[in-house]
Amino acid sequence: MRDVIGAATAGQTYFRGSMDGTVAYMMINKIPKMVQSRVRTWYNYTWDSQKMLDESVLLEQLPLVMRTAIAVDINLATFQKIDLFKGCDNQMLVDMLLRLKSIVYLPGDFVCKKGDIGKEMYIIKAGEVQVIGGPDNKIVFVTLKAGCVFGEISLLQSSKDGGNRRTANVAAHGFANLFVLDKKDLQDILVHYPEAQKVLARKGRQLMKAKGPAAAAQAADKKGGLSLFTPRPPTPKMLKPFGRFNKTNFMDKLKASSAKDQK
Ligand SMILES: Nc1ncnc2c1ncn2[C@@H]1O[C@@H]2COP(=O)(O)O[C@H]2[C@H]1O
Repeated sequence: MRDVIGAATAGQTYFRGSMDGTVAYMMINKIPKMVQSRVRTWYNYTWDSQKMLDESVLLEQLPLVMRTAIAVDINLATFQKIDLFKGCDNQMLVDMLLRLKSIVYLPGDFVCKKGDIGKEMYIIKAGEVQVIGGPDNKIVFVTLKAGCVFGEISLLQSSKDGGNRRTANVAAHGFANLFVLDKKDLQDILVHYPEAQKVLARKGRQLMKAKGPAAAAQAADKKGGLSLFTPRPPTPKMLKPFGRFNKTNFMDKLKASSAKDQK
């Protein structure tokens, strides 16, 4: 019992020290009051909701076998329900769980901006995000809730023709606790699961059709003629036959796009 109370007090002391240090740093550097207030809100919400600032710091100290047991117990069931991962090897899901980082976004924060290069995908742990667009981002295309994945389209496309760019703006609707999976980590994992690679490549193409620029332009039409995406111009007929010779393997594309992003 004394150990538990001791750990809680140590955690609280660390949180206080970290917040006070950051506040002092912001004051010395004359950071605008608005930003300072958001940083304070982030600290307080993060502490209140999870009683620690960064759980990965804590879990990394554990032996792999224990980290795996904890990750499986807390999150595997959620991952197995995610459509994108259906048909993927369970072991691959566990590998993913071990690489996840947890992050809190404040109400209104942009998680993705349309046109940016996608380097991470997200799974909503708690809260909601909205896919938004139009003038002043006033149009809500869809609200995504706990257990939904987003940011996957630009990760599963190649950088060719800008396929690795975010297809939409996504902002936190209220506080949102997200899991983040890095593109590089996804690549490292997929090397070991060629079947899952194929499944994800196929799903990536389907998602692009279902949620990508063409689908969104249609949705925008329905919502009042405002377009979230600029549709890509069609390939001129004369060039279409050459597209067929361009079937590079999914991992090569993913690696090439990542190498390009990192330059
Ligand atoms: N119509 C939609 N329905 C659900 N999610 C969407 C829709 N359009 C875009 N998104 C998500 O918004 C994300 C923006 O970044 P990405 O293009 O990487 O991936 C995109 C999708 O995950």
